[in-house]
Amino acid sequence: MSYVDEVLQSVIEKNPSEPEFHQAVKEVLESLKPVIEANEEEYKKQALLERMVNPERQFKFRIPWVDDNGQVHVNTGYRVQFNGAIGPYKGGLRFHPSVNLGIIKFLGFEQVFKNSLTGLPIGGGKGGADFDPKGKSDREIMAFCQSFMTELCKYIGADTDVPAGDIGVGAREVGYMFGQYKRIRGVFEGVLTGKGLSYGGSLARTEATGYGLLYLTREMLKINGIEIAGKTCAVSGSGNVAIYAIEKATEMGAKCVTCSDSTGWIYDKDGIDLALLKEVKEVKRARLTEYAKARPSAEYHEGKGVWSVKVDIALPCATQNELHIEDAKALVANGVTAVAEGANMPTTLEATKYFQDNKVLFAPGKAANAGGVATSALEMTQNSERLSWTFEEVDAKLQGIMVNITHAMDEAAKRYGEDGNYVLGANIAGFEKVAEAMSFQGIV
Ligand SMILES: NC(=O)C1=CN([C@@H]2O[C@H](COP(=O)(O)OP(=O)(O)OC[C@H]3O[C@@H](n4cnc5c(N)ncnc54)[C@H](O)[C@@H]3O)[C@@H](O)[C@H]2O)C=CC1
Ligand SMILES: O=C(O)CCC(=O)C(=O)O
Repeated sequence: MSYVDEVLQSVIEKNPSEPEFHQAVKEVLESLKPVIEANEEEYKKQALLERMVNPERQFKFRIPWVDDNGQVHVNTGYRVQFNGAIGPYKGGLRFHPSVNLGIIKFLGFEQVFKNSLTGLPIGGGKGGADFDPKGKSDREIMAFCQSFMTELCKYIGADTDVPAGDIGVGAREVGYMFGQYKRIRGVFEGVLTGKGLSYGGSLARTEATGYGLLYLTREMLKINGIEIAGKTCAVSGSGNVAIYAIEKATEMGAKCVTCSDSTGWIYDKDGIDLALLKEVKEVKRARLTEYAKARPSAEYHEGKGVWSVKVDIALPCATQNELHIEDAKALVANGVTAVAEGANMPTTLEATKYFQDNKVLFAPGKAANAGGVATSALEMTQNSERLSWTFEEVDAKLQGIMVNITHAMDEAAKRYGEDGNYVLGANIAGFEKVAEAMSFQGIV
């Protein structure tokens, strides 16, 4: 059995009931085979892969909180500090009922390679809780965030571990958590990113993941001789990533005709009306049925279906494993040219392979959605300097980072004789820096 297969098997045996973590490790390790085989003896002696697939540490804790009726609830919180070889742990917090240790580990593992790809000094971590923010009052959200941070504050700090948002965690939640950290620890420091602008947040962080996705998509298309202007896009999700992906795609001259939430999806033949979508999702925190009611050109459908629409570009921006083999077949049959992942691991392994076999340009999430964490790292830099940059400065740096990532994954794929295989290219480019840093730092 090869070294990669041995490690993969041990991950499955030692981490039972964590299918998403197995999937993420399998995708990365299998595509790293050419690099591992070229250095097998050395890596094996150093147990490099075993160290990479085992988080440096993980915390699991109780979160008691009181609802508006005086009822006490208990949720479970997590923070996984996966790999700190190239910088302080960095990665978001997810509040969603589906959260468990395996989900946080898959996200933390992906984050290690993503953060490396940004070229900035950030290690990989992730956290969250099985708390459902839907339908909660502002006071309940505050109570939960304060209780969560009361425990989390023991393990994080501006130079050790810097969380941010993810699904269910936006500016409101980051604000409540920052306030509680400051109150308990007594320090005003850049311990979280995605902060409000009045207390150390960075301009363009809100837009960064969606904008970054489009900067990378445009560059990937350009490398392959294709223009983004005039193309039609299907977008899934209607949260932070989806909204700003639609905004930037529209600005680039493409037309986004779909979006979705956890209960249904919209097809809008005239292109998504962004002002209306922001009003429904960012201000009212309402369902997409509200969008359809206010927009005559839009159709609302229950369930899933955005991938059945004929488009040139697919941008999955909701959650993991939301694009399956049947969806990939439908997209290919409809002539899709490119798929770029705004969400983390939205495409199943089988669907990814189908796209690659059918010559669809496929940009994996760890490259395509790295703009969010990259801009978080820029927020950390501004906090260290105690200065704030303009929107234009941050956005220009974000564009530069996404263009560099596109070329790094393209170049690594070519170097290993797999031109156009951006999954392999992104994994190898992300791995090389972390592996080198780990080797230099001895057995830790
Ligand atoms: N916010 C950020 O900066 C970054 C987010 N991501 C990833 O992007 C994806 C979306 O995150 P955000 O937009 O920040 O979250 P969000 O909470 O703002 O929005 C999430 C969206 O996905 C939908 N969704 C969530 N769970 C779902 C489910 N089980 N089935 C169907 N739809 C579901 C929600 O309805 C919502 O439209 C996630 O995979 C996240 O990990 C990746 C990089 C950075
Ligand atoms: O901005 C950050 O630190 C985290 C972003 C994130 O959670 C992600 O890249 O998946």
